[in-house]
Amino acid sequence: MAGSEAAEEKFCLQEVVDAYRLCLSPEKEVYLEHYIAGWRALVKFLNSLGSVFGFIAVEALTKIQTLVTFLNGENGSQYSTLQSMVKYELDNELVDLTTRGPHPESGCRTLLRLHRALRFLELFLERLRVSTEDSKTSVMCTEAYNESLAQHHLYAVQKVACLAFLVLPGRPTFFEVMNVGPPEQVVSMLGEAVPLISEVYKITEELYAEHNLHDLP
Ligand SMILES: CCCCCCCCCCCCC/C=C/[C@@H](O)[C@H](COP(=O)(O)O)NC(=O)CCCCCCCCCCCCCCC
Repeated sequence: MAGSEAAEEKFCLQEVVDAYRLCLSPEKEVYLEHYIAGWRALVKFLNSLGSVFGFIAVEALTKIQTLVTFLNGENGSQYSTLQSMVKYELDNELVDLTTRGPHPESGCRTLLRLHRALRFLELFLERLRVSTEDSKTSVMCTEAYNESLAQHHLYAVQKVACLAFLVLPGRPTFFEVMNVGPPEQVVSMLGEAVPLISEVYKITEELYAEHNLHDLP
């Protein structure tokens, strides 16, 4: 039914929390399946913000799709965790390490783009968590972006992103779209979400540092 499909597409912050909670194995490896699920939920959020954010949603979705193709492909079992993906792609020389060549869309470089965006998300959600009623989402978003993703984006992309931030809905709408309940409950759930996201971010950051993958073209 169209109604229930629409309900399925509705964003809920709980979905993000669940995905990142499921992300880590007991050995602190990061499951790609749940990493992707977290991003899928965030894309729903972006879509609910209106068409101005459509280009960002499309970009995130394109990256997600590349990873899904690997995960569902014939070597899918090698992509079950970020750790196994890195090992498999490096061992088999499937990553363009310094310049773009035969493997322009490796799992490692694709995930690196999402990983950088995850840092943005961590910084933004933490600002939102400690914000007050009169805080401006555009300011929180710009600050988080400048501290993270902006450093990896071309000047033109930065300009377009900053223009989009100006038309972000205000804090009350943001809190409503999260579908959690009254503001205190949103704040409390953000308090759950941020440490989970931080931990996944930190483990990925260390994995990429260990293998010298932070500058993949
Ligand atoms: C909170 C509102 C939304 C804020 C969104 C912030 C991110 C803004 C910048 C995105 C620009 C995307 C345009 C393309 C960028 C690409 O150049 C660039 C490099 O790719 P390439 O090396 O393959 O060429 N791509 C990327 O960096 C990937 C970016 C993916 C962006 C995803 C951002 C998602 C943020 C989700 C926020 C959700 C807030 C949730 C609140 C519960």
